[in-house]
Amino acid sequence: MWGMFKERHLKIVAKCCILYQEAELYFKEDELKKLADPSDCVNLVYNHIYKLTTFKDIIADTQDRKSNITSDIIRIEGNDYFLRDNYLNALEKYTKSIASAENGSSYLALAYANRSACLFKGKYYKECLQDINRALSLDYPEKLKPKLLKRKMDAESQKHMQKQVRFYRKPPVIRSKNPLISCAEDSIEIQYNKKYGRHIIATRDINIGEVLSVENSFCHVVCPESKYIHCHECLELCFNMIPCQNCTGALYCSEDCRSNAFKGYHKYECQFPKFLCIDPRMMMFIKLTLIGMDDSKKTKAELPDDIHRSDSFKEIIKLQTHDKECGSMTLYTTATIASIAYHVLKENQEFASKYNTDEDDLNLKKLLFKTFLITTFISFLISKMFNINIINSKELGHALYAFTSLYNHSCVANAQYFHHGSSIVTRAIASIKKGEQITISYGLTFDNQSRAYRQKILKELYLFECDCKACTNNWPTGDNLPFGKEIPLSFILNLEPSQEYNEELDQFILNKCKRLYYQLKNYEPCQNLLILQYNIAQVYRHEACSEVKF
Ligand SMILES: C[S@@+](CC[C@H](N)C(=O)[O-])C[C@H]1O[C@@H](n2cnc3c(N)ncnc32)[C@H](O)[C@@H]1O
Repeated sequence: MWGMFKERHLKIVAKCCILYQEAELYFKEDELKKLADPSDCVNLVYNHIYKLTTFKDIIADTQDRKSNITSDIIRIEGNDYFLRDNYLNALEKYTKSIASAENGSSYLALAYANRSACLFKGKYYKECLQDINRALSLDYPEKLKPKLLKRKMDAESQKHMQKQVRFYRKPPVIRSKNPLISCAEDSIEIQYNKKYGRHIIATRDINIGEVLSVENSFCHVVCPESKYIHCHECLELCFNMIPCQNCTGALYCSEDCRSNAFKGYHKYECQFPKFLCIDPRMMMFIKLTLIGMDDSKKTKAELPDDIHRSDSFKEIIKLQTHDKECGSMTLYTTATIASIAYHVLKENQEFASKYNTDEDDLNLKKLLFKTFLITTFISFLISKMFNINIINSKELGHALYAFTSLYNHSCVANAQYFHHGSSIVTRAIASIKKGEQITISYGLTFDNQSRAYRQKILKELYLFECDCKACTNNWPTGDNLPFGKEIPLSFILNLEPSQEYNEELDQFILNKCKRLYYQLKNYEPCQNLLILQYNIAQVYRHEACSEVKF
């Protein structure tokens, strides 16, 4: 669920350690731990680090500015790929070149024109024509125009053979709305107890495959590895994005997305130092803080407290239940990063004039601290779990969900989530009895990891001891499991990921797997039951997004 420890994450921690050493904050560790309010933690660390040269260097190391020279170098790299018929890599380079080119320049025109050649090769004629028109509306060199106009004519004549670019499919609609949870079916409810905190319970028997909740993200960001083919604002796949006019880091699928982003939080994000842009979750926690600051100024209609609303900032903040239990390293890193973000936001004139009271200042420090912990531990990684030969294999983004985050973990989860773009659909992946807790996997499953490993990670990251049936009964892992009752394998082989999407075949497989599941469930734990569940999930994955090849 949470793709935590990446190289970029460790880079951030390393920088924080340097500041920690230089400010001799190890003398203050006990003091830091005793502070009750997160704003006091940020205060303490900020007051010790903001004068350090290292801190000043971090702040001064700003994002790359637009530069025609850089744009030209990247475009030439794209040409190399193009000549080797590697059109997807060429396209990503041309898009990067577009993001780097200065507004209105001939370099921008050249990059659009080169990208139109990739789009033509990929049979994306509509996008190709858009890029040609963009190039022609700019300062495109006269001597190159005849070739571009010829491509325009060819694309016009072939656009009836246009390929569709749509990665995500629409999520299903909720059939029987839950009166107390805005995004859920009425088959579930939220309960609370000391052992599990808030958790989700089935209010009736639920069949395998049933939809439990369909939730839009509260906030999301795109990952660096996907940012040249997925919109920064809506995450949809797009092969001919347009750049932010200020920075080189954000690209959009449409004018609407570009202007919505800028009217929203991108105007601040655009000016962040490099340090805050290393990890997409760093951008997300600041975005979340900005949403929280806006929220604090809104006069809100009194809403009934017992209704869970996915779009409520209050619900997101409630997700961080372990502020006080985190280790000193997490505490210190959080306070340091919050201090850096605090400084950057206070330096931003628009922000500083909007939030200028002492109360705002306190609220800002508190929110930065809390939202960093939330995005680090509770954000969902949106990844594309397909064949590596196709573009869908990269990590796409991170998103926060107020309700879906309430599903607790089990190493034998009875529910699974599927990303339809930034929306998330949770379905039963086993049959669930009335009164049973509904659980998802936090990335650890009994068949893949040993009990000892699962317990260790869950304790370290999520601070609980798992008591699922696999942990309690010490179930064996993958190959050591019995096969269970035999199942016919012929139809399962049809679900190889490289298979073209065939809705009819998928539905046939789904129905057969569901029927077999009920015949096998008394043999749990066994390999054949897992195969059936895997294949059912595979159909829902196909239903969530297509496999676009360039
Ligand atoms: C994303 S939250 C889930 C919702 C949480 N129960 C709440 O009250 O907000 C993750 C936290 O839930 C708790 N949790 C998740 N799965 C659990 C389980 N199987 N047993 C006990 N606690 C669990 C842990 O405290 C964990 O850090």
